[in-house]
Amino acid sequence: MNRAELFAQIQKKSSFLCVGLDPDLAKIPAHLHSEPDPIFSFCKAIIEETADYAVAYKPNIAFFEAMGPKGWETLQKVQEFIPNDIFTIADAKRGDIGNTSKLYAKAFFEQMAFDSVTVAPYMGEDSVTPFLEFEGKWVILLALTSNAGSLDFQLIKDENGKPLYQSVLEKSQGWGSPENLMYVVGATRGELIGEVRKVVPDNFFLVPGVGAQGGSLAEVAKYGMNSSCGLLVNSSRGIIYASGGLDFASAARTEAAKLQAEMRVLLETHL
Ligand SMILES: O=C(O)c1cc(=O)[nH]c(=O)n1[C@@H]1O[C@H](COP(=O)(O)O)[C@@H](O)[C@H]1O
Repeated sequence: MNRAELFAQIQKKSSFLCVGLDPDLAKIPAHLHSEPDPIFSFCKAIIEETADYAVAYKPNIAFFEAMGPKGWETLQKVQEFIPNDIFTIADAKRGDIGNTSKLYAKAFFEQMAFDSVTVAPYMGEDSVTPFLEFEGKWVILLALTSNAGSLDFQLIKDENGKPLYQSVLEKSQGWGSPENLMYVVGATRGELIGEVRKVVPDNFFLVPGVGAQGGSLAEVAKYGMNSSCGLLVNSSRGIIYASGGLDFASAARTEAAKLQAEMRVLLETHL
């Protein structure tokens, strides 16, 4: 899916919601455990109930990998079940020497037909560009993450007072374009989202951290929205575990609808 198509979906649905699929066997409702593939049944029901409100789905690969070989099959089934007009993100946080990155890219873009993959910038240009060589596919590069540990490195300043995350943004601008490069910017970062936006005015941000991590959707829109929206805001646990009972899917729908209603207002206000 290209940038214009993504923005068209955002406008059509009045939503920039990404539903995070982080399915944990220990947390999914008990009645699903007798299904042949409980994780697939769980994700399928969540997708069916939230697709009206979501413009993206982000399966977090860890939750599938943890299931062993069967987890990979489940991941592929989930990717194939997501409707074609919804953007897909393989949240794998990959990145390695060039020939290895190329094979990671093949795994997610060719073996599975994901639109994008999350990539760590730490190993530099030759670890990222192999992902960008796939026509029509996207890299979502970690820039300013939502977790406490982001303070350990990302905010360290160089001799000119420039934080490391800003160097990542500036340097990576030469590797891709707003047509194939997005950035992860945590919802918990408040005003700093505005600093990121100043450096990269046109790129989309994937913004995790609303819901369970407490980030504010209004702040994210205030500091991060651009004229093409430029935001995919993710919520995982806040949606998929809204209820642990028989009504888990309809409860997920309710939570997704709530976020979408807020997003509609924010789009009307800022665009
Ligand atoms: O790349 C990510 O998606 C990511 C980056 C980041 O800075 N923080 C972050 O929470 N994530 C992911 O986003 C999801 C957040 O989940 P919830 O906190 O349950 O909404 C998880 O899958 C995380 O792995």
